[in-house]
Amino acid sequence: MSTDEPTADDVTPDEVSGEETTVAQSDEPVLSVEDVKVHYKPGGIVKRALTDKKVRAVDGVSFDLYENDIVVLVGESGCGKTTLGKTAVGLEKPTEGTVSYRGQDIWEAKENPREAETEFTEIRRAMQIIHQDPANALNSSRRVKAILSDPLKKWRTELGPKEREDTIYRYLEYVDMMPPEDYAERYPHQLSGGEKQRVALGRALLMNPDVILADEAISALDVSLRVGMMDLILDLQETFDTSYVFISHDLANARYLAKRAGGRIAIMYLGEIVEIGPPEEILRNPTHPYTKVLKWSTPTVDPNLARERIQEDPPVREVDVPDPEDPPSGCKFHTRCPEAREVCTREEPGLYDTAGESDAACFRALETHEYWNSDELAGPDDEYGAESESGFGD
Ligand SMILES: Nc1ncnc2c1ncn2[C@@H]1O[C@H](COP(=O)(O)OP(=O)(O)OP(=O)(O)O)[C@@H](O)[C@H]1O
Repeated sequence: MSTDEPTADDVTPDEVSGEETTVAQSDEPVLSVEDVKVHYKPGGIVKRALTDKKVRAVDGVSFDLYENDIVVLVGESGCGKTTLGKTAVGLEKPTEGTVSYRGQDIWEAKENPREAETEFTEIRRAMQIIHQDPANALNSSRRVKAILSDPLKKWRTELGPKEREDTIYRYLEYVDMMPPEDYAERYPHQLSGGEKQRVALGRALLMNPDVILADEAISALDVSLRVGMMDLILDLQETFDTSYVFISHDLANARYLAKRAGGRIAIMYLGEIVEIGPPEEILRNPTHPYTKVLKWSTPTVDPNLARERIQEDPPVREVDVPDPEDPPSGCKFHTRCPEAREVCTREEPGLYDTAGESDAACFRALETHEYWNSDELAGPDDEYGAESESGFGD
């Protein structure tokens, strides 16, 4: 593993490159996600027609995003990060709940334009997305100049050809593509993966967005390039006053981003946010047992810690992730949770204030709750736990 790559426990605040940016956040959120659910019918056309089952990709999520804010969504594959991100920026319609941009319900704006205070096209411009694989997002048959001209022709109609060209060069400079005149003439296949991703970032910024959804925007890059790309995103966040919903499966990178931007990490499990808070709180003092599992599984460069971890069992009762079409009752994490008690099998926790600075969906955050008098679960093979031969039970 490259030492360039941040890990969960080796990056102290002082080691984070550049100064921590404590950005003054406004009181009014730019984006409000309120009790959002996105449920899909699973499978192909035939299965969809025949089944009543639903994949609960996002299942009751709320969070606010402020000016210059970053929320990094972290969780295992399939936990709903992309679906939540796309729903938050208006690319996916929620099955239930609302998503508002500066107080305007996005789907009301689309479906009832006469009633809307903010036009849907304006909301679309204000919310941009950078994908994991920029190669798919950039038209391979067009030069960088043409790719970057499109948003300007659509949104900056007052610009003539010369001003447009100057603007493109300026944005290429912003994303460190120098000399811009050279890069502007290239086709995507003449760019490295990192350069393609920077063109994608430049194109998103050309729209002067308020919010950028960055969906695993650095995971396809070489490990040695990831920190540079994160630094560039953070530097430009200050320049352009942009807020980010960042999606990552990597807690260490999430920490790096959220720490520098004064943002938050939101841990997702089976369609829900199970813990949300400042990165140091999430990493140093996690409350939710699932956050502890993610922290445990994040690589470390500390050889002693790495050796200890090899000898330890993971802090779960059961390794398999439940089927999102048939999630467990009560707390969805109870089948894997080493702290689960009987009440967790039947009652669903809300997001509670913890003793620290995070909110966590765990009864253990509450000093007084039935949980503390509830029977402990014996192990993964008992009547409450899922059947398992994993051997990770107690
Ligand atoms: N259009 C769809 N139709 C049916 N099911 C879907 C659809 N999109 C996503 N899902 C399901 O919803 C769940 C959440 O998917 P999502 O892609 O949001 O997760 P993720 O955390 O982003 O995963 P990854 O890290 O692998 O991208 C998964 O079970 C997925 O199979």
